[in-house]
Amino acid sequence: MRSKISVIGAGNVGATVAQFIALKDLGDVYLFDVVDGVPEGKALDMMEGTPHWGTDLNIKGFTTVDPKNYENMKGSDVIVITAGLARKPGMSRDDLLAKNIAIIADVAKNVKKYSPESVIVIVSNPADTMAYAFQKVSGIEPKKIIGLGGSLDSSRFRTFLAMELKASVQDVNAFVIGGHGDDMVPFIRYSSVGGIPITDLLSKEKIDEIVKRTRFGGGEIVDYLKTGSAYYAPGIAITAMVESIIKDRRRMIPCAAFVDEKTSKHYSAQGLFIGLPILIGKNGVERIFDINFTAEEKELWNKTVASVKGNAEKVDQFLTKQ
Ligand SMILES: NC(=O)C1=CN([C@@H]2O[C@H](COP(=O)(O)OP(=O)(O)OC[C@H]3O[C@@H](n4cnc5c(N)ncnc54)[C@H](O)[C@@H]3O)[C@@H](O)[C@H]2O)C=CC1
Ligand SMILES: O=C([O-])CC(=O)C(=O)O
Repeated sequence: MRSKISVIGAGNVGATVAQFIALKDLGDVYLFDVVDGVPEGKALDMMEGTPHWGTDLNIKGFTTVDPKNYENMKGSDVIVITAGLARKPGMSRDDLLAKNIAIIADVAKNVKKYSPESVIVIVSNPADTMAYAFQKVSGIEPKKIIGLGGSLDSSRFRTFLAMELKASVQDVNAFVIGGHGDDMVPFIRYSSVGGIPITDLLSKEKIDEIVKRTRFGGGEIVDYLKTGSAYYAPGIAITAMVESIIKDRRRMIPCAAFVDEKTSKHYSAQGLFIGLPILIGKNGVERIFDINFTAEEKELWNKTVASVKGNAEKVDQFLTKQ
């Protein structure tokens, strides 16, 4: 049987993910958006390209002006949530929190109602915080919820390292953990090119420059585009996560996962969703790897945890007022 992937929000990121899923023939795509006509039109437009793509999948669009249309997400293997506002120059991702939380709460109620068994990928920003809010409102098992961050941030980190070394990006192994914000932690000590540590290949100044560029990689694109934020790299970063879920590949893709009591013994972030080195498979988060931090890494880690925790407290306040 074909897999079913629902994408909520048919804007730049949602439509790009839908295309990439179709190109990779991962399953049928169901697009949802609150704007009448947009999901239907984009889905039909993509569907009409399938003869050239060589795929027999179905791509369907539904407006959620009538929330009953959310019923069409029933039985989804994966639901990707991209609904919400994107930032503009001068804004941080956290500036989106107040507006996007209301949207995520609404989507969460509908997912709970129609497809609570699905694995959920949260993209709307700030993504760690929206994953936290989504879990609180939907009550869905936390390990089935994964927030985008590290998949994209690591992709940017690897790209910048490859560009600097003029090496194939295929041979660059590097990842980013922590919150998907300015305090994210590109993990230098485990970054290598064909197994050679980057600290043997690049000066400290150069590495610091690349780390900084990675941290502000989203903002760099916002400053270029001016009208919104990145969607091609996010689109493929999400598609890699969806593929690992659908095909149960158990790829190590760092992303925001729930920190339970046991995981918190290592990561000191109990109850939060934050970027960790995780294996992604058919059940969502299949495993979390522990990293033994040095004192310097621990300091960076504590800083990103504090930012994510501050945002989670804002979600708690919002939800108590509901
Ligand atoms: N976590 C990450 O790494 C990334 C997160 N993002 C975030 O993803 C979100 C979407 O970004 P874009 O697609 O570029 O924005 P966009 O503005 O192009 O699309 C957002 C879509 O959401 C729809 N929408 C708004 N409220 C809705 C609701 N209640 N129900 C259904 N649909 C609704 C809008 O009509 C619009 O079509 C933003 O919050 C952005 O910050 C974007 C890139 C990467
Ligand atoms: O920068 C943004 O607002 C969108 C995003 O999360 C990214 O591209 O990393």
